[in-house]
Amino acid sequence: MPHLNENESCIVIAIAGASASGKSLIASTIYKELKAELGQDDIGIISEDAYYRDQSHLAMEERVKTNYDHPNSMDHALLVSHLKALKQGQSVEIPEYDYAEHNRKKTVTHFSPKRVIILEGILLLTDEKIRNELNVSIFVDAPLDICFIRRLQRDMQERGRTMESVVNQYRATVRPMFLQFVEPSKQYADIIVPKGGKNRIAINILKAQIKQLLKQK
Ligand SMILES: Nc1ncnc2c1ncn2[C@@H]1O[C@H](COP(=O)(O)OP(=O)(O)O)[C@@H](O)[C@H]1O
Ligand SMILES: Nc1ccn([C@@H]2O[C@H](COP(=O)(O)O)[C@@H](O)[C@H]2O)c(=O)n1
Repeated sequence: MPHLNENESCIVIAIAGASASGKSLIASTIYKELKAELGQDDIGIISEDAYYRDQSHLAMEERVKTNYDHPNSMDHALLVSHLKALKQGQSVEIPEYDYAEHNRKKTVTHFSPKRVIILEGILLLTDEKIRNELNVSIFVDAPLDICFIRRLQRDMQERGRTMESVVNQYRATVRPMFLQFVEPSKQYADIIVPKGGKNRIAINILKAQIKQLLKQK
């Protein structure tokens, strides 16, 4: 059931930055706090990671070799089509992702139109077609060594990885692709947020900006 009225439109905010820079934490903090004010059905989060390409046709030995930090690993066309559909008041079925399997799950999440959509993901600002759909673009800037330590802990605890695999992947693709694609996309951000996911002042400014945009719509 669409939650947008005919004369309401949707505000899309993208939060980009390095892996483990604090994107999800900022997105979930804004989501929880604004949900209380706007109502549960008026705000939602979409993770770019849900749009990693399906790899069911590949064996596990092949899937581990994929470069998950290159824009080609993402189905950005599907993400753009979902954003356009949501803006037109249509619901979408968002893929669910399994990091341990390096593949999409068989299940999807039903996502209905919202007044505010928060996107978060490393490569969002690298794609002009995604940038064209955004009302506000944010880049979370955190030192790479801090991001690496957080990623090591998170990937071992939550994503079924060994220390060796995290270190090898970081050297082979995560750091080089950050330097080639993610860091240069900072130029497209409206706001650069330092100090990662617990920057209270930045979160307050972002919430105020979202509320201001909602008033103007
Ligand atoms: N400023 C911060 N201080 C301490 N821990 C943080 C901070 N920002 C993020 N984290 C933690 O680092 C980990 C990665 O953050 P997350 O938001 O998931 O990163 P991303 O979505 O950018 O990959 C999480 O465990 C999160 O709680
Ligand atoms: N099968 C996969 C898919 C993605 N990754 C890594 O996830 C990172 C992006 O997610 P964040 O939550 O950290 O922003 C990206 O750097 C990929 O390397 C993976 O390891 N395996």
